[in-house]
Amino acid sequence: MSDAESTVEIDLNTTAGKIAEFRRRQALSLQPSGPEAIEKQHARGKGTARERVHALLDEDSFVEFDALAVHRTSAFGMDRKRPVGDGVVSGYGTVDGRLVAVYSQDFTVYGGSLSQVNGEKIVKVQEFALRNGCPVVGINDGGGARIQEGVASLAMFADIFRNNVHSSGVVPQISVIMGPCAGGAAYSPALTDYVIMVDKSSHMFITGPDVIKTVTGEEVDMETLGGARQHNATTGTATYLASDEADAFDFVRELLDYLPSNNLAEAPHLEFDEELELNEADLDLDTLIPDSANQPYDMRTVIEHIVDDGEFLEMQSLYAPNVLIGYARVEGRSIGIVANQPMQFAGTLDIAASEKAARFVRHCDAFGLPILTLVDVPGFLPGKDQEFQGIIRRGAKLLYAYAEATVPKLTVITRKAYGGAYIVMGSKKLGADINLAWPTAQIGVMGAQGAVNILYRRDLAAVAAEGGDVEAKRTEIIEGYEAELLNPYQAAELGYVDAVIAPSETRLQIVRGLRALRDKHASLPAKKHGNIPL
Ligand SMILES: CC(=O)SCCNC(=O)CCNC(=O)[C@H](O)C(C)(C)COP(=O)(O)OP(=O)(O)OC[C@H]1O[C@@H](n2cnc3c(N)ncnc32)[C@H](O)[C@@H]1OP(=O)(O)O
Repeated sequence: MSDAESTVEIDLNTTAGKIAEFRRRQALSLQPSGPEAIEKQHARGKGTARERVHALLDEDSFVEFDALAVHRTSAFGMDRKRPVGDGVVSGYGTVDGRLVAVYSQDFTVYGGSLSQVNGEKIVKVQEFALRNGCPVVGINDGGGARIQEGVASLAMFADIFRNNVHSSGVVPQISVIMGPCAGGAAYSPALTDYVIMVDKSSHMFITGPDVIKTVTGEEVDMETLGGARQHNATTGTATYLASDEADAFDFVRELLDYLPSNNLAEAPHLEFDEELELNEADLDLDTLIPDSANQPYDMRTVIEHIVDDGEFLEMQSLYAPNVLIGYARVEGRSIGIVANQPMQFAGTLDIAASEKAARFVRHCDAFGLPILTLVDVPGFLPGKDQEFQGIIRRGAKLLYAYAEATVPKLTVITRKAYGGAYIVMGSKKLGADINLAWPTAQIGVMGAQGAVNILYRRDLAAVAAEGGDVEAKRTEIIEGYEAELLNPYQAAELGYVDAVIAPSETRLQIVRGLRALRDKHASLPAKKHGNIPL
């Protein structure tokens, strides 16, 4: 007998009785595990599945699906415990008045594990989102496949993964991790666009500490193995490290505000009166770049001077900080920004940065958001480690992403743009629409030191052989190289930058450029799909 069928004296032959029975079942669905289980969840600093749905959505907007669903398993005496709702709260509601589909795993019911029935509930939400063109937010707090249901549960995961893939690039998919997310279950969030993890209370891993110890002998605790910090800073799986559950939902709501509901819709357009005159703040940029090319500056300052109210919602801020990615608005319209960060590893591109930026570029392209690229990159990170880990194959992802993207692409070179890294960072011939460079730009095959060592090795050796001043000669050649090649003018002469502009003009140029590109239409050759290096 299920919990919903438990004995209550209700006369089902009357309308009043039928309504009372409905109310009884409804009440059970609101608290399927009882107050103790809820207290236990709260004691861990965690909300219940239902509280979380309400915390995410606009007040009173939640409409629930399948509240009365119960599992169908009888193995292991499971038929004696059939909690109403079967461990997931699902349905739809609104965030800032916009439709959002949601599901939230209930850890108090069989550890939030995925059964055939609750898997079907999640699939229903995914399909609702796909049909109605709205984002899906999945709140994960569960032990993965429900062990008692065996392959029936595994098969549901396959359904969910397939839906994740089919929804990718059609509706935004956001995963919020608020507890365990173990084993194959972790692959659903991994297939979604964004993964928000709550510090200390969320964990993701494919094999847990016990299995690792048994198989390899390694000892590792849950937090080190798959805690929120690890996935934000080391693995790059997570997008945002939330300090608590409220912070996680604030981030999700803010993120949704920048995104369209689906690939055919436009992102929300906020009213913003853009001032088309140079202002004091614009002029600050004229003094931002240090005289020495080796001195860093904060690329965030450039971003803040270009976008509305200086607001930049950064994604993956703890991972590969040598490249910045995130959303902002210009004239009230969402854009994606990719920017080298000279404050971190001099802004070089390594594997992590390339993959981080590539996925972001593809996301913006899928959802029609223009991409602004800010370039100050001395090249790809040299080293055996990077080469052995496949920087050729993995760095190529960023090239692929930029070349494939058909949304408006604007690029501003603020300082260094060397070699392959110049090409990859939204260069003209890779398909950018508007390319601008500051007078401080240095566009070339490589920096002066490297170039001089290669081109003038014999000359320098000859000076040394004659007992001359090698360093003075080197400085002289470097200065010549810098004057001739490390500037924006060769690129401007060849049309590879459309204009050299004063830094202070950047905001105005970006505003005008985005206006001009608003109706851009471009398409790629027809194909089933490309084959991005993975
Ligand atoms: C495709 C895939 O998903 S493969 C992955 C399969 N899943 C796993 O390997 C994870 C198995 N579960 C675990 O490792 C742990 O339960 C954790 C890490 C999720 C949670 O650990 P704890 O916080 O200590 O909670 P605990 O282990 O007590 O679990 C809470 C309850 O959920 C139940 N539960 C947890 N995971 C599952 C599961 N996968 N299937 C069925 N019940 C489960 C537990 O039996 C327990 O039930 P009880 O309260 O009736 O005793």
